[in-house]
Amino acid sequence: MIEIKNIYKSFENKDVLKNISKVFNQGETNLIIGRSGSGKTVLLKSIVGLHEVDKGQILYDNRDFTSMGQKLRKKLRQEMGMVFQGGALFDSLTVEENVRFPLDMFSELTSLEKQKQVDFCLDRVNITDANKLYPSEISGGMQKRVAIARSIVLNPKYLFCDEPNSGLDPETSMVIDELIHSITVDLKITTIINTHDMNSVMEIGDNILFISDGEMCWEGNRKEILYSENQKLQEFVFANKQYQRIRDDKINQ
Ligand SMILES: Nc1ncnc2c1ncn2[C@@H]1O[C@H](COP(=O)(O)OP(=O)(O)OP(=O)(O)O)[C@@H](O)[C@H]1O
Repeated sequence: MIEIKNIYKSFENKDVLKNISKVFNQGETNLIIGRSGSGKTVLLKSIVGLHEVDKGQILYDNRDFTSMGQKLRKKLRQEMGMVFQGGALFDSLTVEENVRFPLDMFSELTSLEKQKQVDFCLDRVNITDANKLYPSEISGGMQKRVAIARSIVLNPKYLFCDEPNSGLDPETSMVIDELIHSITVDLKITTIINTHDMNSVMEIGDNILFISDGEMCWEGNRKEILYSENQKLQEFVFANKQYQRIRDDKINQ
């Protein structure tokens, strides 16, 4: 479980995050949603410590990340997996070398144990027969799956994904969403995903935080989102007419 309490963050004179509080649950896909520029990436980067917050607290299973020294933070970072935009695979490494990379950096496992863990993670994301290929030789969807395999290779307690579906077609996006969701449930991870993809919201939104202009505007789950009376949320959700129709159909049933 990750808890953020009264988070503030500004750059120069621009207040980007204003008093955000939220509990992100273990074993659930927690989504941060909002329009482009609303502060989602800054919030995610603040939670993982890539930005220092100006005020507020970030607690990882009650461990206060905000007041932690660098040594403890470094240790805690090893419990985090990250899938950032673009996948960020190393072009010069093969698929299996990419997945093994965090193990080479941070684990004391033998080479046989590493190979077993790499094979387990690639199998978990349904990648077979591509171990020796380079990222340029596989599709965008496969690259995403390799990035996910790499993000779970150290058995993280926490998983962060920034727009995991960017650049993917709707069908592949759904595969990636389902994959992240099932990994989250099976491995009991606390997963936080940034997205502005309403399809993802409706498929895997267990616990949703909607931010608007850096402020916390609404929280709930995918069942509640279509029926919320919150006006800013409605403008965001029903920008896609398909969801207006789904709601109207359900109301008229
Ligand atoms: N390092 C920075 N320095 C100054 N301003 C920044 C910095 N990073 C982000 N911002 C500003 O913070 C605001 C929120 O940006 P952020 O990237 O978090 O939005 P977002 O909701 O993730 O958008 P998108 O969905 O387009 O990725 C924007 O106005 C952006 O210009």
